[in-house]
Amino acid sequence: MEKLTLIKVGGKIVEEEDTLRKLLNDFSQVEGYKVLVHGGGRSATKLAAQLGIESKMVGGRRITDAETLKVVTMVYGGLVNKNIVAGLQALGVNALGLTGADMNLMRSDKRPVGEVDYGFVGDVKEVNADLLASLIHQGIVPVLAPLTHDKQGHMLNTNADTIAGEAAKALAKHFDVTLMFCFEKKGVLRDENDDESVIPEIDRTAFKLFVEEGVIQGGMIPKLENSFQAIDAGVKEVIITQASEIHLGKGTRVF
Ligand SMILES: Nc1ncnc2c1ncn2[C@@H]1O[C@H](COP(=O)(O)OP(=O)(O)O)[C@@H](O)[C@H]1O
Ligand SMILES: CC(=O)N[C@@H](CCC(=O)OP(=O)(O)O)C(=O)O
Repeated sequence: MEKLTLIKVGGKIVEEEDTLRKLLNDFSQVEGYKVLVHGGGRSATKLAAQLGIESKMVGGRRITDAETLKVVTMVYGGLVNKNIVAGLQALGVNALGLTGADMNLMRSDKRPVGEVDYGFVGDVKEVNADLLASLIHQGIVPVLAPLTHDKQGHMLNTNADTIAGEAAKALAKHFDVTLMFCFEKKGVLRDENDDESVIPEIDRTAFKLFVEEGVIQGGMIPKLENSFQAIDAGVKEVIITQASEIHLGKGTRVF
């Protein structure tokens, strides 16, 4: 099978013009088939605050009420996605920005209300990998926003790490997929404040221990859970690394 690199870039990188430009430059140089998935949580929080809407996160997920859903649709599906697409086009990459509603790419169900009511947050149920693969084979580079739809006319907010994991799993039927989560740190760290403490490899057993010890917490937990699910579903390689090091083969390998 042919190789495909799927890169997920998080909110801190996309929020800042310099780091985003550098990432897009590095991404444009990745050889072969590729897909970019972006977050933008920080930009949504900022715009929401400007509009007087308070942001609430539980377990790394945004509580998305009706007003917040409007904000995230504008920010992820509009501003962030189109800035990235324009940036990639300027670098000669034929990028196409998509939410899960476009081409019915990702259908989700609104998360049932349990202990927490997440509001308009979608759990992915179906990914249209065949259509995505056919675009990729035509030389198009999809840029996926963290939004899905319920196919009944509603957009739903979905964590960008989940979008990356689900897209990687679905594309594993068509390609040998390498999934890279890029963020501002050098990888999964033993000590969050020490960039030299990168854990080079991590499996489920080590993950559980690190969570118990409090070494791994917050947004890193869903990132790793998505990584293990991707490996189980046939994704060849999952790497968690610094955005500025996507070419260097550094960071943490998940297996
Ligand atoms: N052991 C760890 N190593 C690195 N980061 C960690 C660790 N434990 C928790 N984190 C936190 O996880 C965050 C990354 O998750 P998140 O904010 O969801 O990423 P993203 O920028 O991709 O959206 C880091 O900014 C860091 O604060
Ligand atoms: C449901 C949910 O939590 N959605 C996320 C989607 C954006 C995201 O994941 O952005 P980062 O990768 O920058 O964190 C949110 O609204 O924050």
